[in-house]
Amino acid sequence: MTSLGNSSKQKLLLDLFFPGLAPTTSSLWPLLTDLPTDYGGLLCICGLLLFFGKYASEYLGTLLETYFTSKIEVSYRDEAYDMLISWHEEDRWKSPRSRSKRDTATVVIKKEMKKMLLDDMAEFLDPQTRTWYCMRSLPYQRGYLFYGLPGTGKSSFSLSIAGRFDLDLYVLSIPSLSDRSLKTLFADLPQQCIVLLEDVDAVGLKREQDANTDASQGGIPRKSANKVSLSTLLNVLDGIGSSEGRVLIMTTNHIERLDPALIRPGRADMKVEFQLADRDMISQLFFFIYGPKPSNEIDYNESGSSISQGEKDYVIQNGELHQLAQEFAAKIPESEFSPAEIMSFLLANKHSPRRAVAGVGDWMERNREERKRAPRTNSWALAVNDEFDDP
Ligand SMILES: Nc1ncnc2c1ncn2[C@@H]1O[C@H](COP(=O)(O)OP(=O)(O)OP(=O)(O)O)[C@@H](O)[C@H]1O
Repeated sequence: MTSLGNSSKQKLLLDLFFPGLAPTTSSLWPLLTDLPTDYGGLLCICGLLLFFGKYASEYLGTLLETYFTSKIEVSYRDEAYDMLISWHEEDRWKSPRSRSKRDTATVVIKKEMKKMLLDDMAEFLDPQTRTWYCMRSLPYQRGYLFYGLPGTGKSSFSLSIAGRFDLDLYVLSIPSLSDRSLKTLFADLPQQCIVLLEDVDAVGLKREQDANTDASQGGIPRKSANKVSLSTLLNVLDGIGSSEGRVLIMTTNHIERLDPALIRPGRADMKVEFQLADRDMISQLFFFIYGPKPSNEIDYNESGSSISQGEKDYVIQNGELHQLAQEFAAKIPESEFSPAEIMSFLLANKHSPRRAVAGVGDWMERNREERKRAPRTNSWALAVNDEFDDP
């Protein structure tokens, strides 16, 4: 009698807190009647419920996550140090990757040219300029053509500009695009960004009427069926829907192959030649590699003192650097080697400026020999999806 009374009290309690549970679990109650304590049955039921409930909710959660949700990767970036770069895969932009900004000071080009470019871009991005364009109903866009031999810094400078002006960079490699993918990718561009159009000479640039002539004269490679045509490229560049505030940078190693229509003002407002290294650039590169580090980048060993880089530190502290830079620059003929070539030699000797000066003669000879065997022809930096591998 007592046990029956207890059991019904417990059911009442259960119904109070979990309505409907008592009838559902009624088949279990007879099994729990012999328990030593009055509320043992209730505790057992609740324990079982908690135990199985935990697994059931985890299982349901996984099911929901798998079938009813989608994941997006949110790239984290530190606004002060990082920028976002997007590459494309066929006709869609891959999720942007954050990359540390490259200081424009680390790209060695002629000083006047750098200043002119940076001033022009700063002026274009000034909010007052935007209003000015808007009041005159002009498309608020600016285009640049960077041309020159491989390894002269065209891609690196584009990257550093994007970082300097806090703009995201969208990189398109023309050889890997078709008409369709180019249209789709351009349609998906945001407002205010830099679009880097690499290797524009790979566009099927010659107009239809020129094609036959070129074929007979063994000239420029022909447009193939799945490559970007000039008319499509011009259309996307001028398109009504093209994004406001867009900065377009086109790069090429072969300006002579470009159709004048592509590089007329309005599409390429400034055409800038990136050149092989002259004396000033060579000594700037030398200073860049061997100059003192910015103070926040000093390495410390366990004892807390600055890690010595031996000869390099000695040269800097004793004011020998300037003299070595001049010696180094005097040994290399102007306009024979690209900044990339010189940079890679200096990096191979990064702890020993004296060894660099002593070894540069042999290095030039080896380079000339190599060039005879494989003449410098084409871009090495940005093949399809090849990202900027800066030192
Ligand atoms: N002017 C420069 N100053 C500093 N580094 C440079 C310069 N030019 C090239 N480099 C270095 O050489 C490498 C290749 O440079 P980059 O890709 O910018 O050249 P590019 O002119 O775009 O070549 P390509 O025409 O082959 O695409 C990079 O690692 C870059 O750091």
